[in-house]
Amino acid sequence: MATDPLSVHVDLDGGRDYDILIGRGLVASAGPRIAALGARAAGIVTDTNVAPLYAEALRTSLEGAGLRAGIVTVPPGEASKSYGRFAEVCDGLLALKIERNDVVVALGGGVVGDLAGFAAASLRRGVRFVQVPTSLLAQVDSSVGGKTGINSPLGKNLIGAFHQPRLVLADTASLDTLSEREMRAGYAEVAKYGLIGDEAFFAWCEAHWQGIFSGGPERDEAVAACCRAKAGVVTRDEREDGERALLNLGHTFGHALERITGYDSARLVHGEGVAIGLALAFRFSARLGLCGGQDAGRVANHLALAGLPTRLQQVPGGAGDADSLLDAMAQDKKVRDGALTFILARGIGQSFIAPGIDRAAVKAFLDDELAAG
Ligand SMILES: NC(=O)c1ccc[n+]([C@@H]2O[C@H](COP(=O)([O-])OP(=O)(O)OC[C@H]3O[C@@H](n4cnc5c(N)ncnc54)[C@H](O)[C@@H]3O)[C@@H](O)[C@H]2O)c1
Ligand SMILES: O=C(O)C(=O)C[C@@H](O)[C@H](O)[C@H](O)COP(=O)(O)O
Ligand SMILES: [Zn+2]
Repeated sequence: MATDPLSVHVDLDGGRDYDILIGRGLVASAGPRIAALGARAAGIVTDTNVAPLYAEALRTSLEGAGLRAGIVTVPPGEASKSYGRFAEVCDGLLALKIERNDVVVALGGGVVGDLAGFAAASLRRGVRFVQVPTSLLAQVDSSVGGKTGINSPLGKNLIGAFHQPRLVLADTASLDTLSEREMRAGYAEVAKYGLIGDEAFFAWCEAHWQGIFSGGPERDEAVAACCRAKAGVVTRDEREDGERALLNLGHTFGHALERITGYDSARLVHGEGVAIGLALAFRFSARLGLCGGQDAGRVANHLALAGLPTRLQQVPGGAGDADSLLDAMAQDKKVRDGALTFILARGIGQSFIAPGIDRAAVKAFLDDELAAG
């Protein structure tokens, strides 16, 4: 049943501020909201899992609001964030004659959002885009904040642009068709928001995570809480000159694992890499004497209870050795003057940016983690 959506505002300069609407039924009612942006045509970018579920409803709604609408489809999974698929999406949108004043609509998870957003940033040197996220991960994180891009064989998200959406429509009913595995993966980013700066939210997650999974009122509340947290960070530090790097908690390790597993979603998806990365970031913090071992244990226990991996040994096909993980981390966008930057923690909800981390200390930690049973 559709109810009035929750609304979160992202405050940005230059008339680039936008709303995130969160609620059930937003795909079917997207047309008038997108038409209000003033476009005449919409290029919907989606994947072959999401297309049969939601693309026609979205197209019908757009056409009902007077927009010409076409669909460009890519295969599902992380491998679609590639140079080849990027070219296909750009050419598909050009074939639809999407003009400068039109709009690209990303309908799907974070893969589609990052890929379509980068295509929108590049097409005719920039057209507007709207995010219609349909995975938990995309609703709580990737649809907000304007990071768009693709992967290189050399590293995760290394090619991209900052390009903010004009509107985000998070239809939480669409999560009813999401697989358990992808729900869990998205939940890693939900927990991340508590771990970064809000212990009370992490404790709320510990008490309410099952309601998020089952589609209770906790789901919309969690999406809104994460979007509010991210909107605040993005408003204060849009281009990651400082504070925004905190949103990378768990990602230095996680992105390295995604590269090592060849962006193969059958082996590891982003949220699973983040879950292992969160657990590693807290165990590394404990090893450095920054936080207590009980905090690291509490983080790993909760993620494991929600069905997420927390150890390198849980990567199907293996996580490689410490040197290959360090090589992958060397491409991290937070590297400065060749030195690694990690997001570490003094406790739950007390994360901080730690530049200049010694490679030997990371190697010793990874060697021990890989050797642990
Ligand atoms: N730009 C950012 O700020 C940001 C933030 C976090 C993550 N990301 C990126 O997001 C990507 C991960 O996103 P994801 O976890 O959504 O992965 P995804 O886009 O691959 O979606 C997960 C899977 O669920 C399917 N799916 C999506 N919605 C569905 C629905 N409603 N019903 C049934 N199936 C559905 C998809 O087809 C896919 O197979 C990664 O590439 C990551 O780097 C970007
Ligand atoms: O929005 C951000 O900033 C984030 O770091 C959110 C992350 O969850 C996300 O995975 C992001 O794509 C990582 O960014 P990157 O700059 O490390 O590629
Ligand atoms: Zn992420």
